[in-house]
This record gives sequence, structure tokens and C-alpha cells, in this order.
Amino acid sequence: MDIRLGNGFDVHRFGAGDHVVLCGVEIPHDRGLQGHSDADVGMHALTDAIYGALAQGDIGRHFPPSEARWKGAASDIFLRHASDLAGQMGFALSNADVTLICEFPKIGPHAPAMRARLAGIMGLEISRVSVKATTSERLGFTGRGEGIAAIATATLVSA
Ligand SMILES: Nc1ccn([C@@H]2O[C@H](COP(=O)(O)O)[C@@H](O)[C@H]2O)c(=O)n1
Ligand SMILES: C[C@@]1(CO)OP(=O)(O)OP(=O)(O)OC[C@H]1O
Repeated sequence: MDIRLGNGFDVHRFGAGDHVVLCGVEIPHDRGLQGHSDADVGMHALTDAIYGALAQGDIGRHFPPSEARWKGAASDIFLRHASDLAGQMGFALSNADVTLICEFPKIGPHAPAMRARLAGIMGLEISRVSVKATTSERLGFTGRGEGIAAIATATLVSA
């Protein structure tokens, strides 16, 4: 059996707005996240984790920020593409784990909805999808509330 592990990391900065989209869930907030797409930092990190496990480059290679068609795109497009690519290459997703790093918004109340959303896109049981959060103890750019960071891992097994 071929087992692949991939990791992903992403950051988006805060700007004007009244909500953020994290792991596919819209959360009311006093600012928004800036990006070429919907700036879903958690979904981007997870998408990169799957591309990493497949050694298929990164999200910017598949969805170049220079292409206008991805402006404002919902990030489920990216995650679905990475999941489909895994299937085409003979792999099945086994589990995924995302950590969101920010002081605010608080993620805990939204984590069940995030897990369900990610699991639905990847075709996984919710028990195989984890979403966690941590502050950075008010240190660094996440601690100052300048943006949100996310790290993710994904495990794939040969189908
Ligand atoms: N944006 C966040 C950050 C943290 N949490 C929850 O709080 C716990 C404690 O965070 P520390 O950084 O002080 O360790 C953390 O384990 C999460 O459960 C959160 O929901 N949203
Ligand atoms: C997702 C893409 C799509 O154009 O744009 P952004 O929303 O800026 O997000 P990023 O994490 O910087 O990845 C690059 C791009 O692929």
C-alpha cells in the first residue's frame, strides 16, 4: 500500500469587510480577509496539502492568481479539484487536519460546520476530518490581528 502525507500552509491579511469565509463557512466578523479568491485560508492550506501529497505543485500552479477567472472564486473549486486529482492518480483521501491560527474570530463554535463542509467536498466521513484552532498568544501578525494563518495535513492511500 502506498501512503502519502502532504502539508499546506497559507496566510491571508485582514481588510475591510463584515465576514470571513473559513473552511467553507461564512462567519460574521468586523473585517474580511483579502485575496484574489474568497481568501478561505483554511481551504487553501488543505488544498495545498493534497497537492503536496501527490507532488503536484501548489494551488497557484493550478489556479494562477494572474487569471481573472479566479477573482472572487469560492475556494471549494480548488479543494474539489485537488480531491478529484487524487482519485485520478489512484489515491483515496484517508484523513485531513486543519489548524486555523488567529485570535478572532473564535473557531470552536463553527468547527462542526467546517468539518462537515470539508468532508462533503472531499467525499470523506466527517470522523476523518479535523478542524482545530489556536491563538498565537497575541504574538506576531496573527497575534496583532493583521491576518489569519492556517496549516493543514492530508493523508492519501493508494485505492
Ligand atoms: N481563534 C481561535 C483560537 C482559539 N480557539 C480555542 O481556544 C483554545 C485555546 O487557545 P490558545 O491559543 O490559548 O491555546 C484553543 O485550543 C481552541 O479550542 C478558538 O476556538 N478560536
Ligand atoms: C487561490 C488563489 C486563486 O487565484 O488566490 P488567493 O485567493 O489570493 O489565494 P492564495 O492562497 O494566495 O493562493 C493563490 C491562488 O491560487
